[in-house]
Formats: sequence, structure tokens, C-alpha cells
Amino acid sequence: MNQYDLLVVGSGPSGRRAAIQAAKLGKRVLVVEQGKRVGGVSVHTGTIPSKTLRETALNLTGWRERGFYGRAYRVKQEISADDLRRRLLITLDHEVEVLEHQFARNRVQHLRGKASFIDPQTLQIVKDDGETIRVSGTSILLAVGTKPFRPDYIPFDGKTVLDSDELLEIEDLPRSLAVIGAGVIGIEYATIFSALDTHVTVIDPKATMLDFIDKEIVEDFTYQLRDRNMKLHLGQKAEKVERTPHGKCSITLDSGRVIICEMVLFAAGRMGATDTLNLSAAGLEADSRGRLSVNPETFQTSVPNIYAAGDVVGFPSLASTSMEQGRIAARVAVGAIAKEPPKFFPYGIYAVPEISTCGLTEEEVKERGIPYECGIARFRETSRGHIMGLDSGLLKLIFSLKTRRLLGVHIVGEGATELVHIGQAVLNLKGTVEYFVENTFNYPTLAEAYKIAGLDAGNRMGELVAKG
Ligand SMILES: Cc1cc2nc3c(=O)[nH]c(=O)nc-3n(C[C@H](O)[C@H](O)[C@H](O)COP(=O)(O)OP(=O)(O)OC[C@H]3O[C@@H](n4cnc5c(N)ncnc54)[C@H](O)[C@@H]3O)c2cc1C
Ligand SMILES: NC(=O)c1ccc[n+]([C@@H]2O[C@H](COP(=O)([O-])OP(=O)(O)OC[C@H]3O[C@@H](n4cnc5c(N)ncnc54)[C@H](O)[C@@H]3O)[C@@H](O)[C@H]2O)c1
Repeated sequence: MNQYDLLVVGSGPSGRRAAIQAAKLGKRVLVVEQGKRVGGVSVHTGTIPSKTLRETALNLTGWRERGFYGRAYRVKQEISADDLRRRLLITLDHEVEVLEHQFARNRVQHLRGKASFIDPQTLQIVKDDGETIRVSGTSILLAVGTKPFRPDYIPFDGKTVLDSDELLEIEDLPRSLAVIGAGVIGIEYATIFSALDTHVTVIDPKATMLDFIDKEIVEDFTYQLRDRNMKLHLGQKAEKVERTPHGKCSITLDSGRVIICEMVLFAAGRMGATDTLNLSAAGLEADSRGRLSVNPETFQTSVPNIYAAGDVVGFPSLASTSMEQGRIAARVAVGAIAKEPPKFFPYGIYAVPEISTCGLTEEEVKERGIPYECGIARFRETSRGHIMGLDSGLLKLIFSLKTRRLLGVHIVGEGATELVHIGQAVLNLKGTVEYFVENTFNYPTLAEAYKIAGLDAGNRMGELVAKG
């Protein structure tokens, strides 16, 4: 019987969450995945590989200990691409195993093959051996994600000029790397390779980077990158990328400058993976970047029984938000109640150092004309920071002067992506500066920075109220 309640195309974060949610509600679910193993971009080429690579690089270089033992300190003197890959393969195997077990115990069926539309309720699936089958679904969820943007003028060769998928397969670590695109992917990999002592140059046509992050945090971050000799060519376009006769790469910028390096990573955005779905047979159309538009509350496309979730619907394109979108889409699709997610979600950039943020930036607060006060804590002011040998790290809290409520939390430094959740909870529970001033925090912890920042803002807010 090839009839299902829900057909899910793609087994990344949104597809897997949707499938399990529908199965928990007693529905018959089939996940179609074209990749060799389930897990999607998140498990095989995106989130998990890049974060595992980061962790391995930080461990093998002894990065976290350098505050004590100096910049030359290394746990392993010669680090190879194989050293980095070994841990990656173990982590990926584990992720896939957990996911396959989740599917099995929830009776979610999965099939390997490439799906495309025959009509709004029917998919054709082409298996690896060429066999074609047809399946029908009362509802269909497109959770197909994205693939790297690969323009024709970049001479990709999979060895010296690469996209972010290919970077995971390199045989040798480059001594010099140029990263084209200072988005999240470009910056994460640029800083990971810089931690491995690769000489890194970042190029982006925009004069600023990570514009959705609070400016003060980006300034602190940029200072740290320049301090360790990373070259940032912002506001400059890479016009030509060529391989030199000596096995290197040459990048000509529109300013006339030429950069010579061993390897180029092109990371200038991603395209929705919708080109082979035969969308027109379902009455759907993607935009110029291959993305689908949906109702942001239900994740329904313009065709009522077809849903889309995850990166294929665009911003914020995170594994974390994709999971939630998938879950909501599945609930709506099978007629269950689906509550809107809380307003504030965190954004974590796993660069070296980490950045994490939740709520409004200072720039957004100003734009909205909200009277505000900021509290700042530096990790080097905390006892935990002393113990860990941290000489950098910054936590910034923004409060409304009128309501005293927390409006935003912005962190750069060790543990930022974990620490941010304290701020997220206070934000979504509508907490005020008093939460930080009156509560006791474990000591010594980096979380104590919340207390310090809360007191910092609270002192000035107290004075302002007294004057008023
Ligand atoms: C380098 C990198 C680092 C990242 N780091 C983070 C991070 O630290 N934190 C974070 O939250 N997010 C991160 N992301 C983003 C995160 O990976 C994505 O938001 C997430 O994977 C999107 O999930 P998705 O459900 O849209 O599906 P995806 O994970 O994109 O998977 C889609 C799946 O659909 C399959 N598919 C596509 N078309 C078809 C078809 N026609 N038939 C069958 N199967 C098909 C694909 O093979 C793929 O397996 C990162 C992304 C990249 C590239
Ligand atoms: N930690 C995380 O949560 C995480 C990590 C990695 C990726 N992601 C997600 O993956 C998505 C894709 O990331 P991304 O970094 O590829 O894309 P992006 O859109 O965030 O950044 C692309 C960058 O490339 C630049 N650019 C655009 N065209 C260019 C060109 N022709 N030449 C040179 N530079 C150009 C842009 O100015 C921009 O700075 C993001 O939306 C992000 O949310 C998330």
C-alpha cells in the first residue's frame, strides 16, 4: 500500500521532527531521502560536521589552554586532515544510528531515493538502481533544505577551490586559506582554520559582516580576529579566481589587490534544493534562490495539502528553528493543535570565539525609539574566567528603562552558545533587571557574568529612576 497520511521529502532537522511528530499522533508516515544515509545537510555536511571539526581543532591545538601557556602551545604538534576526520566519522555514525532508531521505534518508514511531483498528492521516487515507484500522501512536507551556491565564475575543482560540503573531504590542511563570503558559514570555517594556525583571509563585497548581530559584539569579535592576524578584506569583491601554475590559487579583488593562497573556500550563500522537484506539476513555484514561500504560522504553501519547512523556506535557516517548523507543519497537516513558538529564539555562531544572541540588538532598540540601558560584563572579571585563563569574552544585556524588562542578550566568548539560554528564558518569561540583581548564581561560573551585567545596568537604571 503506497498511500500515506504524510509524505516527507528530506530527513534533515525539519523532516525528521515532522515525521516523528506525525507518527506520535498515530499517522502513517514515509520519509524519502536521496542521500546515502538519513540526517540531511545538518548531519552530513552542515551543523554537526562543522561543530565536530571545531571541537576537534580546539582540543588538538590546545586552544582553550593558550591563555595560560601562550600562543605557541599545542596538544598535538602536527595536526592532519585525518586527525580532524576521525572524530567526525564517529560522531556522524552515532547521529545516524540515533536517528534510524528513532524512526524505527516510532514506525516511521524511510526510503532512499529522489522524489519529484507527479501531481499535488503523488510523488515519483527514483531509487539508486533506477527503479521508480509512486507514493501518495494526504499531505506532503517539503523538507529538502539547500545546497551551496556555486556560480559559474568560480573554478571549483573539489581540491583547491571548494564549497563548504567539499571542505570536509580535504586531504591536507592548507597553510593559507582565502574564504569568499563573510556569512555565518564563511566566518565559522575561517576562524576554525585560523585556530589551526592556517593563515586566513576573508573577502566579502559587503563593508560589514554579521549585520544581524549587535554591533558592539561584532566589533569585539573583529578585534580578536585581527589580533590573531586574520586578514579581513570587507567591501571588496573577488572578481577572478584562478589556479596558478605552482599549484596555488590567485584571487583578484575589484580593488586591484591580488591574494595568493593554497586553498579557496567559496561560501557565499545557499540555494533551496527545489530544482529537481518538478514543482510545476504540483502548482508550485520557487523564487530565484530556489526557496518556497509559506504561511509563517502553518508552513502551508499556496497548495493547501503541501507544506514546506526548514532552510527551503529561508530565514533563519537554522537546524534549531527548522526542527520546530517541521513539528508545527506536521501538527497542522494532520489536524492537531499547533501553538506558535515563543517570540525569541537564540542564534549561535560557532566561530572561534563563539557568538550568541537572543532578542533585540542595541541598533534595533534605538530604531524603535525605546529608552534603554545596557549592562556589560567581561569574562575576565569573573573568577571562572580567571580559572580558565580567559582574557576575552563579553556579555551584554539590554533593558527597557520604562518596563525594566530584558530586551536582548548578546555574548561573544567561550560558552556563549550555552550561556545565551539563561537570557532567552528571562526574555520569553518577560523578566526584568531585578531577576539578575536579586538571584544568586553558582560561583565560580561564567553565568555569573549575567549577575555582573545585571548589576551594572541596574546601578545606572536605579539612579535614573531616583532622579526621575
Ligand atoms: C556548514 C554549515 C554549518 C551549519 N551550522 C549550523 C549550526 O551550528 N546551528 C544551526 O542551527 N544550524 C546550522 N546550519 C544550518 C542547518 O544545517 C540547517 O538549518 C538545517 O540542516 C536545515 O534543515 P532542513 O530540515 O531544511 O534539511 P537539510 O538538513 O537541509 O536536509 C535536507 C535533506 O533533503 C534531501 N533532499 C533534497 N531534495 C530531495 C529530493 N528531491 N528527494 C529526496 N530527498 C531530498 C537532501 O538530500 C537532504 O538530506 C549549518 C549549515 C551549514 C551548511
Ligand atoms: N551557526 C549557525 O547557526 C550556522 C552556521 C552556518 C550556517 N548557518 C546557516 O546557513 C545559511 C547559509 O550561510 P552562508 O554563510 O552561506 O550564507 P549567508 O547568506 O549568511 O552569507 C553569505 C555571505 O556571502 C556574501 N556574498 C554574497 N554573494 C557573494 C559573492 N558573489 N561573492 C562573495 N561574497 C558574496 C554576502 O555578502 C554574505 O556576507 C545561513 O542562513 C545560516 O543561517 C547557520
